[in-house]
Amino acid sequence: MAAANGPASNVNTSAAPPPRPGGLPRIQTKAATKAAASGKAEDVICHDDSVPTVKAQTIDELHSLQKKRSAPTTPSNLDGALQSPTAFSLISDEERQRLQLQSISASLASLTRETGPKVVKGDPKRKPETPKTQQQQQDYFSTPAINISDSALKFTHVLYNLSPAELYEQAVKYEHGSFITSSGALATLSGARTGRSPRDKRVVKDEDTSDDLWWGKGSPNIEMDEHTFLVNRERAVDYLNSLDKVFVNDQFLNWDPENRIKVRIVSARAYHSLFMHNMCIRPTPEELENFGNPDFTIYNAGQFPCNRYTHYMTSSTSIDINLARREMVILGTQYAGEMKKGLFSVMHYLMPMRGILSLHSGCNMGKEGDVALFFGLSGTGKTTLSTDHNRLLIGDDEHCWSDNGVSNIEGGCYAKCADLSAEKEPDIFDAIKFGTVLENVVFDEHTREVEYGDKSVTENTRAAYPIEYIPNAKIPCVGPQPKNVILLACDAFGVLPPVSKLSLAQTMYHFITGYTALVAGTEDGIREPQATFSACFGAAFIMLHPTKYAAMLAEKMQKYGATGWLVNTGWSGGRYGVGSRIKLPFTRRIINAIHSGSLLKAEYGKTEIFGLEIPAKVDGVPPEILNPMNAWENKEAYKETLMKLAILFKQNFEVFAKYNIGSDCKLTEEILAAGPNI
Ligand SMILES: Nc1ncnc2c1ncn2[C@@H]1O[C@H](COP(=O)(O)OP(=O)(O)OP(=O)(O)O)[C@@H](O)[C@H]1O
Ligand SMILES: O=C([O-])CC(=O)C(=O)O
Ligand SMILES: [Ca+2]
Ligand SMILES: [Mn+2]
Repeated sequence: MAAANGPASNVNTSAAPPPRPGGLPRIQTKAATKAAASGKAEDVICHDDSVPTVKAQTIDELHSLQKKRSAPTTPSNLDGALQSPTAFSLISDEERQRLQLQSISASLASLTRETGPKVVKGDPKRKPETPKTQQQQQDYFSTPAINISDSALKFTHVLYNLSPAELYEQAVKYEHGSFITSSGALATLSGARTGRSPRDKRVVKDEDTSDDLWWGKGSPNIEMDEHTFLVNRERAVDYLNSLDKVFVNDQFLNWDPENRIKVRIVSARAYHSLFMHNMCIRPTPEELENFGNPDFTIYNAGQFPCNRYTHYMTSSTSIDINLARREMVILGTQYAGEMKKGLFSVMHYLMPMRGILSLHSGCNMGKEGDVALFFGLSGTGKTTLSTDHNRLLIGDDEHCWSDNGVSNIEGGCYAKCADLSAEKEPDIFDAIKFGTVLENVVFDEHTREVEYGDKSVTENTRAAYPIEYIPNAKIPCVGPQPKNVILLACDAFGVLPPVSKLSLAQTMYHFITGYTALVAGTEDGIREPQATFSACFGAAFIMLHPTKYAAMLAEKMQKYGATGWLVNTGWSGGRYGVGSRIKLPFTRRIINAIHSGSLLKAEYGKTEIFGLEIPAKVDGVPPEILNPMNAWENKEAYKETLMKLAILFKQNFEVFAKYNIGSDCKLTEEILAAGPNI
């Protein structure tokens, strides 16, 4: 009821009746006016019908009005069915739902039992809506209200391809450390692991893979036997089935329709489901209805560790790939990048078998259709430089190069966020909005404003967003044959030129070498730069011997006449601690000159030791930085550092010296000669 001492004067207009002593004026309704006029006492009831009332009798009914069912997407008429005569489109909605649940149950089946778990769709915490069909009624009434440890008696609740909004609600309600930031992104924590764990990756070695894959020194593929894989698979599946709900994503990889792969991701967290929703290609509702069974399945048990008494386990984390079973198991890490890069490894096996080259590269296209690839190890600028306001973004990290041209493997981008700013990287900054997953960032407790400069949780803070969040994304993410192949290195030694033009042999040499040098840590003052060599700029993800990919790259570059470039996005004027990182606007101008073709026409000189061709002039770039020797004050220190790096290159390449690249011995010899000359 109205408070006796309320600010009555505020509502006291001249038309209103005078205030009653000690209270607000009586609200004048039409009924009251009519009743007052007619003088009938029973009509003088104080009620306000000037606003329409809701069309519901109860609160529950009101809530049921709020949520509208998604419209069915499959045309139910015969015409529609005949247009796409797939098995699925000819069946009823109920039958399709049943097959879908059957497929999910089969995915979650323990291999030691005859049948999969009983699965139902929906959040176990939510009161199900009144069941409509007989099947739904059965499911509804046989769902036990309490959790029973015996999985045979328990239902597994499946949250299937939820929307970002639904996943936000799940994350915020049930996952510690999940918050909505001021720009609308979902900030979350990945737990103890904030990066990938390459030493915990295992690949099943069987009859086929023992011959096909690259094993041994330098290879990322650490072997595991089939039985141990099954032990870990069982552990993950049992864990997932013991939860009161699991998330299931059915999505695609590869925008090339002829080489599209269907993937299913079963995970324990809304964070993981939203991450993959953003990173894989999102099926249309029609494609989802016709999804059927996946080509590859990930079981992500997240925080649940592997058993350290299990053979081959060296920590509580294990990421296991079984190519024959087309499955991957993740135990003991919640870092979502394991799923993304695990699938990338799988593509590095599947695609070359079809003559398609898989690439750890970014890719964009000019308005005239000129495509550039950006290779480089983590943190060298693939995402930053392929996200270019003046060009169409095809993808930032994983691509395929086939005779049809290039295609992105993914449906999203995964950008580094450390020191991100709207000025330097506007498109990435603006992509961090509703739907984007923000990993391990620090934000203001009250305003939820993200502080990208704060690396208290980790240096590897990340944003995962759907590619269409970049305004000039090229959808579908495919393009014609590449014109430029740009190899990025962040050289913390500061001796590589900001840009050099490469011969085909040099491109192959630097591609196989896969160099970058980062600084181990920046917290406690100056540290030594650490040279990293990673074959094909992605040794952690390749499955075959590096020379196989190199041969394919050489063949494609030759066939389509692409030019190779080496771009140093790292230090200039001295090594880390003495010089400084090349300004991003300068690197962008260099890249622009490559795209426009103007750099191809520049005058070139050759550097000592590395024999790199460097331009005398690039528009908008200080000429003194183009030759690193000129940028260093201490020339002796430059020569010493250059020699040091050259020796590291030589040592790294020794293992490849005994391999032939492709069928052409001449190319192999040329490649060997294309390295530093000391
Ligand atoms: N001259 C420069 N060129 C490119 N990037 C630079 C430069 N100077 C600083 N940077 C910073 O370096 C980082 C490059 O990271 P980016 O996300 O592009 O790496 P990436 O190659 O995509 O790695 P990953 O494979 O791990 O995703 C960004 O934070 C960017 O702001
Ligand atoms: O995989 C990751 O976590 C980050 C990444 O893109 C890379 O390392 O190339
Ligand atoms: Ca990236
Ligand atoms: Mn990457």
